[in-house]
Amino acid sequence: MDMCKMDPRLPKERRDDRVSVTVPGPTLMFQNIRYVVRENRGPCRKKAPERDILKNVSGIMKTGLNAIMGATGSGKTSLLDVIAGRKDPRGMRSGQVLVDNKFVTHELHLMSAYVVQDDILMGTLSVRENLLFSANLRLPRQQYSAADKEKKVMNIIQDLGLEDCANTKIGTEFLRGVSGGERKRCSIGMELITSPSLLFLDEPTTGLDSNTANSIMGLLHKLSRSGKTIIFSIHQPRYSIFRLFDHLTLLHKGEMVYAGPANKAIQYFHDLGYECEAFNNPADFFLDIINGETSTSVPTDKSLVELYRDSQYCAEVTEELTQIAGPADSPISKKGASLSYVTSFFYQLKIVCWRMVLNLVRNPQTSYAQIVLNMFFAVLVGLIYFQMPHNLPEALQNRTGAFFFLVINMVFGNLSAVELFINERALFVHENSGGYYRTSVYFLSKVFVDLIPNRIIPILIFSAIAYYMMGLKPAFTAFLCFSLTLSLASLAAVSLAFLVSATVSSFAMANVLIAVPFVFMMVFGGFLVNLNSMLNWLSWFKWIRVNFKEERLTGEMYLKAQGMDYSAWGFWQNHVALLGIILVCMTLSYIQLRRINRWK
Ligand SMILES: Nc1ncnc2c1ncn2[C@@H]1O[C@H](COP(=O)(O)OP(=O)(O)OP(=O)(O)O)[C@@H](O)[C@H]1O
Repeated sequence: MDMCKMDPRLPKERRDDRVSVTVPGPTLMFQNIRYVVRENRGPCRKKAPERDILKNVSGIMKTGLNAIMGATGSGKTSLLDVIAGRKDPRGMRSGQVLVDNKFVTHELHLMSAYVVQDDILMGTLSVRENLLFSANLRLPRQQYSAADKEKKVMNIIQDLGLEDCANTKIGTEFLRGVSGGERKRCSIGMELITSPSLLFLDEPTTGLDSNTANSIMGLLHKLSRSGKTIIFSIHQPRYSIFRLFDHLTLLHKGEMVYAGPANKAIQYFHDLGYECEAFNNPADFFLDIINGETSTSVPTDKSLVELYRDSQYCAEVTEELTQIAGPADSPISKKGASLSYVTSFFYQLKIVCWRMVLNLVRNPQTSYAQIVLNMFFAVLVGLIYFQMPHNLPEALQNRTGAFFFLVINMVFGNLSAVELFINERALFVHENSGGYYRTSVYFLSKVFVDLIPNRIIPILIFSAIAYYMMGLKPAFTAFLCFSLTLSLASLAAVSLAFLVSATVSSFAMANVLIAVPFVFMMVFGGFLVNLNSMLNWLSWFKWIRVNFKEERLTGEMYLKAQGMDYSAWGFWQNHVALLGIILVCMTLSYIQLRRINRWK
């Protein structure tokens, strides 16, 4: 069977260039796109020169399946990202993107959807729950009731053939979930919730076996027939996938080598003297030509890029673009299109908090570990300092030791907080830039859902066990002061960890960065160094210490010797300082979350 002689086996609607669809979808045009990047050479080196990764590319993509192909590094994903408005606009040197003759604004985000290459889904939720999460946040409540959203989710599950795994969890590194193909379908479903007429997909078949890839592309083909313009980058598709394409763009080093009907590409290269051997996959044949592994029988001095520029296909695109798009030097926005949300702040907060609670309940290892760790250390400190004596010198020495132990436990017991914003960073960036929820909603829900079960409850358990085992003041108010002080000390450490977590994207960096303030807290806590003997210019560090004081007679003597103020204000000023640390670090964490780069 000769794969390169394709026409007899093409679907009926593809024998001419038009795509038979019930409703026409949007037409996307891009003109003279020049996109550059600067490679970061590190802080000490000179600013790197700009490198062109897209060089004046133009094209028109209409309803149907529009494939972007090319060798690795040819600029497929970059082109897809630029036309989808996902690439950092600061790299745009020239060009414009229009959808249905209009410049791209935030409305494009509402009518379009982007399926990323690595499926970014909440692994502890089922397929149905993930789809419902998308429906709840991305469909306006005025137009869709809860029942409507459920129905929409059900329809998508049916359309995507996900009925059998609708209630199966997506899966995490610890939990086996749905298959790769089902995961990809679910990712596509998350975007189809808003019924976008323009769908972008970054390498939808990468990592899938050939049958699953086939079925995903069959699904996209079916969708395109209902009036959607589907644009995707793809590596080397098998023939049964290639034959579904309506339009093909071939890129080589950021330049166009071919852009036209997919079923005319063989003929185009045949006319240039390239012969596709029998049984060769056309997609492989094109990549061989681009990579110079197939020679032409028609000698020419021109490169493939120049030959394309001289071709009838390029002339047609240029003519259509000059007629429709107007002058090519329209202003380029450096900001990108702004996002708007279809749901209110409080509704988003409810939905996002609910998902985080579900995630926590289904993935409770960290919470259990935190509680068990706190109980273990509470019993340990309780046993070591069991019913502390009230006479000197044991009373003083034991209290100093006990409080040092408590502070260390509060600070270092919260190291796990550095993972808070790191392990879901990709999910947050994807959903936030996809218009699911505001940054403030994510920040608040993450903080509440982490603080209560993982920080506050374990500390209360810890305080109750340790306090009464150590035999400190029996008055309940004294216990409350003890718990409050420990909680604030712990929250100050946690908020520092949140700040680090929102600032860096790797655990290794987070661990290095968090060690520094924690060591400072330990050293300047007043237990390891006498504040009276400290250098004056260093003494302000005591305000970033995690401090602890106990109002007993022996304690007062000790505090006096240490140069600590043991008046009522002396007691509360430490709490105010801790509250200050918490508020400043939390605010900075939020600012850092907002500053995370959303561009690709
Ligand atoms: N933000 C960036 N910073 C630096 N270089 C970049 C950036 N984005 C893209 N590039 C470079 O641009 C070139 C094209 O990248 P792109 O990801 O578009 O290629 P691709 O054809 O999709 O490749 P692949 O098939 O391997 O994904 C590559 O050399 C890549 O390293």
